[in-house]
Amino acid sequence: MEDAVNDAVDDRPADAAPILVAIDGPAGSGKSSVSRAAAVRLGFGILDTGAAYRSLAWTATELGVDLDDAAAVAAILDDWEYRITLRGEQRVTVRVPGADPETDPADVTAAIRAHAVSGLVSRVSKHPEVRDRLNAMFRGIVAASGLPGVVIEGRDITTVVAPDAPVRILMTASAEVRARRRAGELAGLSHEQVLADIAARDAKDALVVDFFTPAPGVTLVDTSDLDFEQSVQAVVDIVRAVQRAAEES
Ligand SMILES: Nc1ncnc2c1ncn2[C@@H]1O[C@H](COP(=O)(O)OP(=O)(O)O)[C@@H](O)[C@H]1O
Ligand SMILES: Nc1ccn([C@@H]2O[C@H](COP(=O)(O)OP(=O)(O)O)[C@@H](O)[C@H]2O)c(=O)n1
Repeated sequence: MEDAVNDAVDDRPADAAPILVAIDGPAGSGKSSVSRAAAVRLGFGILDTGAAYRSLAWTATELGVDLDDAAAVAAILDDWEYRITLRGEQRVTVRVPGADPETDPADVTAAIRAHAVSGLVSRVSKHPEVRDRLNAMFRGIVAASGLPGVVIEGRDITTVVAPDAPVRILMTASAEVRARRRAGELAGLSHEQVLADIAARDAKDALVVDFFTPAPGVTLVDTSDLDFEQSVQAVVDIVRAVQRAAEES
């Protein structure tokens, strides 16, 4: 079956636009890790859009820019070079305006996962101009990828970035389960702290984008009672079903 999907992918014209799989969801639902594993299984790339918002928050902090100042944060993007790998191990680099060439571009792969950055990122992602410009960047990255397919994951991918994607999924899990998963990653923080932090971040993010309710045509995947492998399989099964339906029509 896996081979059948990969054969279908291989039969596509070399210059065809990538098949898009759009995945949204709140923190800890499994978006990044499940999307990555599903992408590998499908022979697709993976674009983690949250990494760009995290990198922008990191850059603004480095430059001493007020994160709540929409114009100042958007101005960073005038001269910001952002790179992210879509296959293999994730690596994220940014070229910061006016930075020391010795340390530029900066590898921010680890730094953007710091708890401190998670606490700041909603302040840059709330600005509509910043979102518009990053969304244009995401579409450009996918179009230039040269890959047969790309899984794009974030908060507004199914609704704003790729509303016409053939596969659109909202991945959820209960707040309790999401906090437990995150606490497993963040040593030194209690379950209660992690629960409070992700609830606060989701609440701030949800003021800008609704990622709790599936938009029309979006498939809900609740991973609360699924283990990691079952979650990956759920995504792969949805993609395969859509690919089969497209082949038959
Ligand atoms: N279905 C699942 N069952 C168990 N653990 C999971 C599941 N999905 C994700 N995880 C784990 O939960 C943590 C958070 O997942 P992640 O993909 O970072 O979520 P998100 O990108 O939605 O914030 C990771 O450690 C991941 O391995
Ligand atoms: N498409 C997206 C992706 C992320 N984000 C923002 O970026 C932050 C970090 O996203 P993430 O996907 O890395 O977060 P996790 O869900 O992995 O914790 C979110 O809290 C949002 O503020 C967004 O606004 N829109």
